[in-house]
Order: sequence, then structure tokens, then C-alpha cells
Amino acid sequence: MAGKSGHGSILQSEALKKYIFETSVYPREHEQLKELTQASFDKYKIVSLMGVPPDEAQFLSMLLKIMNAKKTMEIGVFTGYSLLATALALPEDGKIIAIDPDREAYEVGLPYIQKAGVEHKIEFIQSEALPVLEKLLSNGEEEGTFDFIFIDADKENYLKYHEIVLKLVKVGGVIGYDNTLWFGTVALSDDDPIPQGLRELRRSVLKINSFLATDPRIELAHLSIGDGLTLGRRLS
Ligand SMILES: C[S@@+](CC[C@H](N)C(=O)[O-])C[C@H]1O[C@@H](n2cnc3c(N)ncnc32)[C@H](O)[C@@H]1O
Repeated sequence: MAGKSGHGSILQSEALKKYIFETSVYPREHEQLKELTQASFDKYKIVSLMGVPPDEAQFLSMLLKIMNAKKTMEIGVFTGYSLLATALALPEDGKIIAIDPDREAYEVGLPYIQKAGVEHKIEFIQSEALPVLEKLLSNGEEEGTFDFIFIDADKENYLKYHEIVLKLVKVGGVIGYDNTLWFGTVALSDDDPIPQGLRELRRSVLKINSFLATDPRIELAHLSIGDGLTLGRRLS
């Protein structure tokens, strides 16, 4: 069981993951998503830890289409893998507000967003997310208007984002919280050897998970896709 038996049993089997990726994920990955990944890797080398993996992006893409999502938001863009996947999934008149203080990273992916012909759906806001969210809420017109909001940024602020985006998303709309397995460490005990780089934010992620698990304002699904994706559907 989790905790005592190490990472091998906690994380999805690598062989199984390889099988899924080779048989269905990579063959269906959009050409510009592949190119964006390569450009991100060339610049940052750590893109596999930052960007949403293609199987998760394909899941989100299908979810957005099933929901007929038209208006979405993304908090935490990096070079734009999940942003491009979202833009490709939305209709021609779809709109995404994308927030990240790091414009340089966004601009690494931007040529591939342009090549895919979906830049017109994106409003990139270079900023920390909190002031933008507060402004959106205070203007009164955005409350309850978003179909989907994806949170993939600083874990320390997830619960603050949660309180605001729960008002911005429409009733029945969905919020996605990324990295809620925190590389499998959420299932380890405090005594297990957890790399220092993961230990601190692990506490934040544990707090997020236990808060969301009992929040009566949302219906919840916790998936072990990517590095863990929690979906919360606004109930009222
Ligand atoms: C894991 S990456 C996002 C990955 C992206 N969704 C993708 O699929 O490529 C996290 C991003 O959150 C951004 N970030 C960190 N703190 C933030 C904040 N306070 N507000 C908004 N974005 C923030 C970082 O600049 C970084 O680009």
C-alpha cells in the first residue's frame, strides 16, 4: 500500500505509461503541440516537469468539448502546452484568459500557437494571478461566466485561487487543479525520504487535497493522470 512500499507502487507503472503513450497519445498529439514541446525543451530542458503531459492535455481537450466550453481561464501558462491544447479544443469564437508573470516563457510557445491559428482566442495577461482574479471579480460582469478554469501555478496560493474562481466559474462549470499528486509524494508518510525540493510544497498540496475533498460547494473527481488532476464542478 501507499506510504511504506516506495515510489514504484505509487506512481503509474512506467511500462504501462509507455504503452499508452506510444499506442494512442503520441500518434494523436497535434503537430504544433509537439513543436512547442521541442522548443520548450530546447530552451528550458525541464519542460517535462513543467508542462501538462500530452495524455492529460488530451483528456482536458475532450472534457472541454463535451462541456461545450467557450470561455475559460488558465492560471499558470509557462510556454503554453495546456493553453494551446485548450485553444485547439474551443470553438472559433472561444476565449481564454491566460495569466502568468512570465511573458518570456509564453513567447517561447507563441509561434506555435500562431502557427496553429488559435492566437485570437487567447488574452494573455502578464501578472501574478491574484490581483487579476480580484479585479475580474470586482468588475461584477465576469462572475459566474467561465465554463472552465485551469489552475496550474504556485501551490501556496491554490486555496486563495479556489475561493475566487469558485465565484468566477458558472454553476455546473469545472475547475481543474493540477499537480495534486505532487510526484506521488502525497501518498508517502512524513517519515519517508522525500526529496527536499518536493517536501515543502507537498504540505501545501496535502492541504489543498484535504480542503477540496470536503468542500460541499463542489462535486469532486481526483484523477491520477499526469501528476494528478483534481476536477471540481461548481454545485450552486
Ligand atoms: C507548471 S507551470 C504551468 C505549465 C503550463 N500549464 C503548461 O502546460 O505548460 C507553472 C507556471 O505558473 C506560473 N506562476 C507562478 N506563480 C504564479 C502566480 N502567482 N500567478 C500566475 N502564475 C504563476 C509560473 O510562472 C509558471 O509558468
